[in-house]
Amino acid sequence: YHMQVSQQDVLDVTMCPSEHEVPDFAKFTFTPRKILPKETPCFIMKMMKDLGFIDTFKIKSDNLARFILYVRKGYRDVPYHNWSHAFSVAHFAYLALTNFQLVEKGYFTQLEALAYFISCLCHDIDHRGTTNSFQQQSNSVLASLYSSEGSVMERHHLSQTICTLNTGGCNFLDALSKDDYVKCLDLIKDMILATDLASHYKIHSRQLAMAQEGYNKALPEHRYYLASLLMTCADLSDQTKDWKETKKVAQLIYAEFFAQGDLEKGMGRVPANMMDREKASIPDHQLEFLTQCCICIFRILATIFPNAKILVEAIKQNIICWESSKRIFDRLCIEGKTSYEVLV
Ligand SMILES: Cc1nc2ccc(C(=O)N[C@]34C[C@H]5C[C@H](C[C@H](C5)C3)C4)cc2n2c(-c3ccccc3Cl)nnc12
Ligand SMILES: [Mg+2]
Ligand SMILES: [Zn+2]
Repeated sequence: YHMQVSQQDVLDVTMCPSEHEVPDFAKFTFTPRKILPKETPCFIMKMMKDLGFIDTFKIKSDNLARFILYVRKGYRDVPYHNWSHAFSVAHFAYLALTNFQLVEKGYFTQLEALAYFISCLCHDIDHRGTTNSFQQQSNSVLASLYSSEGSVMERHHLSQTICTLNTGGCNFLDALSKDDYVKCLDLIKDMILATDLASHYKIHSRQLAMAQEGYNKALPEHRYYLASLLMTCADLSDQTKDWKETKKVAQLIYAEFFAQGDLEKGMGRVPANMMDREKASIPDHQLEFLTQCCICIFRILATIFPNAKILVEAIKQNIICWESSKRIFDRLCIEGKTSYEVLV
């Protein structure tokens, strides 16, 4: 990391103005993407203060400020997997910790809560806007480093997180005991690796069984499944917001998918339909994703935390909106009136 973060930038973040209370900031209906990018570092500090991390772990604010600024620099300017995605995922972690009272009710220890919040903030550092399978296909450096273990991008995000912690003046965890520090990095590893959606599919049925049997805090595997579930929920939390937000986010995701598809065509490969701007039907693909994947995950969450039901309802609303947008799209296509981009 030769990229420098100036002392003034650090000072600005440590001296965050006593934030004007943003109404509804701690509600599930709040859309974190409305926070101005330049204010996001201060809001990360605020959330960590609210969550009690600063006091519990004796975190020095200039180290934390420097860490946050380096993490923000670590994200690239790609359509979706950028700093505002990281900020929105960390905001969901804050909502889950406060609204589900994860620590107060014994689901998480304070250390697990800290690891959860930090993992959400860092889970996509240095994302290039391309998928794990694209790393293999393009024989990227990351594939040569990590493809033997799988979850290529996630292993890179984890490595970048640890590198940032080891950057001078960034280790805000240095007041932790040796045991807690090692435990925290272990938790961050499990949590960031859990954001590989392919890994989620492998454990989904066990997470469902866990919720149906009844969550048991004493079981290590239940604690692992819950932490993984909460990571996936945070990563997909844009889908629990209002339609305007969900549609806007879908456009960003498909901007990345289609750019990858263009790259794959340029490499003489045939991209998956969802990556091919000529073949993809965004409403159909999103209906499949929301009904087969997204809503199932949040239904499991809602069996463990009843007040997560409003998140399931929000996804149902978005499914209805995608169905009506599909009907309009189909009718316009029949009339030969539009290419898909126009509609979305
Ligand atoms: C709205 C929305 N739609 C999404 C539609 C599809 C996929 C997606 O990766 N599908 C899969 C489908 C199978 C099995 C694995 C590996 C590949 C083959 C590709 C997953 C992700 C989607 N996604 C994400 C998201 C979450 C985590 C990482 C990356 C992303 Cl982009 N966040 N929001 C959304
Ligand atoms: Mg990711
Ligand atoms: Zn993500």
